[in-house]
Amino acid sequence: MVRMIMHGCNGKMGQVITEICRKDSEIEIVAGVDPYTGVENAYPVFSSIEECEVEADVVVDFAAAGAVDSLLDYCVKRRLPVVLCTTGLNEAQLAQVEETGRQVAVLKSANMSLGVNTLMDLLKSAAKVLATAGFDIEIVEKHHNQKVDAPSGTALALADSINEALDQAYEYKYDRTQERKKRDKKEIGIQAVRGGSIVGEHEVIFAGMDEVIEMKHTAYSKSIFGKGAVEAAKFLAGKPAGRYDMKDVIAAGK
Ligand SMILES: NC(=O)C1=CN([C@@H]2O[C@H](COP(=O)(O)OP(=O)(O)OC[C@H]3O[C@@H](n4cnc5c(N)ncnc54)[C@H](O)[C@@H]3O)[C@@H](O)[C@H]2O)C=CC1
Ligand SMILES: O=C(O)C1=N[C@H](C(=O)O)C[C@H](O)C1
Repeated sequence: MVRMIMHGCNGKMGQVITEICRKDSEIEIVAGVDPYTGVENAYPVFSSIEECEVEADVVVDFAAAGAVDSLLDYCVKRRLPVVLCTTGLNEAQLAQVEETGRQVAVLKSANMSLGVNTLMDLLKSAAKVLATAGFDIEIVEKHHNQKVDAPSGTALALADSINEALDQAYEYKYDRTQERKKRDKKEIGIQAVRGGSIVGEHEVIFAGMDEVIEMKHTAYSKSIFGKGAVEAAKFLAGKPAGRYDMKDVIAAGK
C-alpha cells in the first residue's frame, strides 16, 4: 500500500484525487495539506506542509505556484518523492525543481493525461516534416474561468516538445498587439482563452500554403488528470533521486 500526502487536497484536483484513492486499494491518502478549510476529509488536513509529520511514501501536488518552494524544501528534508502537477512555476522555481531532483525523486508534468502525453510524441514527427516544408505553428489553449496562469503549462510543454524536435530554433510569441509586423517564420504563437467550465483544450495548428493540419486534445473531465497522477504516485514511491515524467509512468504500465 502506497501512503500519499495530498498537497492542495481541498481544491478541485485534490478532491478528484481523494475520490479516486478512496476506491483504490493500492494507495491511501494518509494526510492532506490545504489552508482552505471548507471541505470534510477522511484523513487529517494541515494548513501548511511544514506542519505535516505523518509518515508517507510520496507527495502529490495540485496547489498553487506560490506553494511550490516550501513543498520542495520539505520533500528534500524528509527524503520524499514528489509528483509535481501545479503549473505556472517561475524560472527560479524550475531551477529548484532541477536541484530537488538531484536529492529525491521528482516527477513534474504539466498534464497527467495519456492523450496529451501521446500528442507530445506525435507533434515531434509532424513538426519535423511540416516546419521544414514552411508551415507556421500556432497553439490555442482554452480553460475554465478559475484558472490563474496563462498560457497553460500544457501549451508550454507542447511548444517545448515541438521546439525540441526543431533543434530549439523557435521563439514563443504570446502577444501580437504591441508591434505591427508580419509573423516571423521561426516562432510558435501561443494564445490562451478563458471561459465558463471548459476543462482543457489544446489545439496545435500547422498552417501551410493552401492546407492546414490541426491536432487537438480535449479533456472532458478532470478525472483523466487525477488517474494519471495516482498512477504516477504509485510509480514514484520508492524510486531513487532523479527527474521523471509521465512517459516513464506510461512505459512502466505497458
Ligand atoms: N498537471 C496536470 O495534469 C494538471 C495541473 N493542474 C494544475 O494544478 C493546480 C491546481 O489546480 P486546481 O485543483 O484546479 O486548483 P484549485 O484552486 O481548485 O485548488 C488549489 C488548492 O490548493 C490550495 N492551496 C493554496 N495554497 C496552498 C498551500 N500553500 N499549500 C497547500 N495547498 C494550497 C488552495 O486552497 C486550493 O484548495 C493549478 O496550477 C493547475 O494548473 C490542474 C489540472 C491538471
Ligand atoms: O488549470 C487547469 O485546469 C489545468 N491546468 C493544466 C495546465 O495548465 O496545462 C493542465 C490541464 O489543462 C488543466
